[in-house]
Amino acid sequence: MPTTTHSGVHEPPAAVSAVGLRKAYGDKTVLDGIDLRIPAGTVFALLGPNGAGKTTTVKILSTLVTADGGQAQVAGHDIATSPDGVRAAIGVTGQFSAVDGLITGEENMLLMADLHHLPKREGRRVTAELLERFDLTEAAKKPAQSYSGGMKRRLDIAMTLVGNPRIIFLDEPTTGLDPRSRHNMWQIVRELVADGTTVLLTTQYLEEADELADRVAVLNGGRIAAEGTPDELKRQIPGGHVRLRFSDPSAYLSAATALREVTRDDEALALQLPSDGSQRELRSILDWLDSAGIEADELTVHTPDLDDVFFALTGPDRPNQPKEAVR
Ligand SMILES: Nc1ncnc2c1ncn2[C@@H]1O[C@H](COP(=O)(O)OP(=O)(O)OP(=O)(O)O)[C@@H](O)[C@H]1O
Repeated sequence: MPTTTHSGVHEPPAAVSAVGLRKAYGDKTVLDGIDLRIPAGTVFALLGPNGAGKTTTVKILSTLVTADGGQAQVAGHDIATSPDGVRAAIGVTGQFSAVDGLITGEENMLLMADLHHLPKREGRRVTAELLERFDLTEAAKKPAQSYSGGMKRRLDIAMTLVGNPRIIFLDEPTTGLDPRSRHNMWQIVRELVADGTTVLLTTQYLEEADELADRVAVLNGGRIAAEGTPDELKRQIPGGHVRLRFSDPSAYLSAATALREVTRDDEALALQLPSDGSQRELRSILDWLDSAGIEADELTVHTPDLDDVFFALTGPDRPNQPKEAVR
């Protein structure tokens, strides 16, 4: 993919790039031509409703499933011709967790160290260090099935890090976690990226994408409906408005009659005007209210958030929407 910016300066190398990825199960198209470019050392969020194809994308990029069409490189290795190179460079955690519940957290870690052919002493050192880092030292000798959801996810990530991967795929890392565990997981992701790791995460949570991701792709019905930084996405869609609230019904009614292009909320005595929230627009609204002698009791500015983006792009009447995504 081209990597030259307007100024002619080269962008950082892509840790993951994909062009035209396609996948169908039977006559059901799951991925319908996915393009991705994830610069090294960044967090990229694949956001989408149930059944959008997020896990399928991660499985293809991690060589667990083969694509029917398209190409992808991960850490410079082609997923089709060099799957071993890809596997050596990545760590995958998430819905298909590697944690064995019957053995202890420590044993899970040591098993991973064996799989990576670490010498025994080195395996024990790395295990102790990672268990400590993920706050699992106390629980190390207990069977993993006794761990809470948050502890299992932390163990899963710790196991992934035994191989020292430069690229990590996190498939819905915080689904089902309580708010504290979710925030812990976010902190873990931030620390990984601060160390130079590239993270591709899938999520159904807009807040998570907004918190963590440098770039977000909204996947819907097997296609990328939009891609950009969270701020770019928010700017792309309408949803910004100014809300005026009145306590005096007659002031409300005269404002509602005088203002065109407003949405009325007669119960709350509130009017909503489309606005990009810019200083210029706000000033003109205020000037107009003054000149019309209208005084609102409350004025609030709403700028679009990722929720607006998500709903605008993944609604049930969007094209290519699979039935599953409408549940
Ligand atoms: N092995 C398979 N055989 C048949 N259909 C499959 C298979 N794997 C996935 N699918 C279908 O592909 C579609 C996309 O699934 P995928 O798991 O990639 O979605 P997702 O975006 O990760 O959703 P979720 O958020 O629910 O995990 C779904 O309709 C799913 O039923």
